Amino acid sequence: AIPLQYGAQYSGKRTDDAMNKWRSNRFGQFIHWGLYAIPGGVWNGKTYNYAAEFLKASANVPSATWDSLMYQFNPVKFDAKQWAKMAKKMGVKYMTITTKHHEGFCLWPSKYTDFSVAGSPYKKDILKQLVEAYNAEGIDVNFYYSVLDWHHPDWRNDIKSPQDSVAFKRYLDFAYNQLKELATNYPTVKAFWFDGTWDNSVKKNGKWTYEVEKMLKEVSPGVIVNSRLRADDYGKRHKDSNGQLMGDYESGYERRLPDPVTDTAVTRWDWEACMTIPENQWGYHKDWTVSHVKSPLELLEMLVHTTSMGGNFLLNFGPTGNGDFRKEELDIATVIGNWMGKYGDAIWNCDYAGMKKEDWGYYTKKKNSNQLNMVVFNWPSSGLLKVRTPRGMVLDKASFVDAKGNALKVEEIADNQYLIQVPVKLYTSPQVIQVDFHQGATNGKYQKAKT
Ligand SMILES: C[C@@H]1N[C@@H](C(=O)NCc2ccccc2)[C@H](O)[C@@H]1O
Repeated sequence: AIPLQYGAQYSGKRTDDAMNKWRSNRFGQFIHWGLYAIPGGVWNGKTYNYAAEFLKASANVPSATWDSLMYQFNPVKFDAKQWAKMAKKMGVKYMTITTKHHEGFCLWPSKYTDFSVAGSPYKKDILKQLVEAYNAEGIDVNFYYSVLDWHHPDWRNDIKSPQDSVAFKRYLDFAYNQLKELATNYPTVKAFWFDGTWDNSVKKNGKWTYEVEKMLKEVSPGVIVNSRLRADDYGKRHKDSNGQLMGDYESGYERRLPDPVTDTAVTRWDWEACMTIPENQWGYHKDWTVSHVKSPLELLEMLVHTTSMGGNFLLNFGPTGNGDFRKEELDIATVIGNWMGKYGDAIWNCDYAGMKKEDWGYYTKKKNSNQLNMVVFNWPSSGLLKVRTPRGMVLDKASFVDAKGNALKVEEIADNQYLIQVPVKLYTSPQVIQVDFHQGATNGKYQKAKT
């Protein structure tokens, strides 16, 4: 192995209470909110199709002009308790909020900059209200922080001169202080979600990324840090020069998911996928007709797919500049919430079942149980659900989660191969079948026939 000072600090999954809770949460609400929500992808009457939180770049807006949006930030409809109630109904167990996105505007009154809510007509601390309201609903809150900062004069994309080094050192001190401020002033925050760390300037400062992780864990013991923060001694990101994952979970899945057949390696570490409802909009965009908008069932399948591979699914919402949510997002929250209300037990505290992917859908397995969940998206016209079990796993009985009394026929047709008989019907949402199993030798009629 290559000797590293700023590489991975440990290997394998964390098994402490804080990480077990993070893992059991499974479903989270991402919220992107900032000055970009005011123009919403439209500048001087022109609609820009690229991600709305990049409008400053897409529309080539001069910094002074963009930053003056601060004087328009006054979300009169913002009601943290209402947001938290909606999230609770949707079935999320955690929420990740952008404390500062690439534009550099801070949703809390940071003492290290004037470019924050404190300088806006709104004045109040948005993070404080959200942390209190969501925690009151039993939902954990995590902080997103963009290291990339278009506003701060000392930000550099790369270090090309001694002057760059001096300036960027000032910037890294600023960011370090803000992060210490966040971890200190909002002690119930469970995790830090770093973004904007792809530039050479950050890759050349692996030591700083190591020191940030160390500081956060000293200030807030048990706090969780994503791999995207980290660069090692040689600028390698996410995984260090020895291939070891840095941080506490892998956060490379942005608007994409690992393949359930070819990417099962991800089940060996903790990971999270974050997902937009439109093709690529994180901040509020006025015009969602510019791309495909995912339906509730498309997003629900992604949640189940992610859980089935031992990952967390972070679904993004982009509130308007006024502090309310668009109808499409409210509808999605309702539909997914209805399903989670009935079948959330197949998601929360569930993990990878260690079984081969089948065409009908996904398996999840409740932690420390002999309960296997089959979440069926593609209902078989044959009325038969194929199940292949690992050696030594014997299926005992199966029933619809919402009809536990009616046992379904489970037939063992070969070694570790079963068919579960189900009615042939058209369903309008994924069905959940619960299967009880035990570890032992297969003893079906196939075995008897063989002996
Ligand atoms: C979680 C998302 N990450 C931010 C982002 O910039 N992602 C993609 C991207 C990365 C590098 C250059 C341009 C765009 C998006 O704005 C969201 O915050």
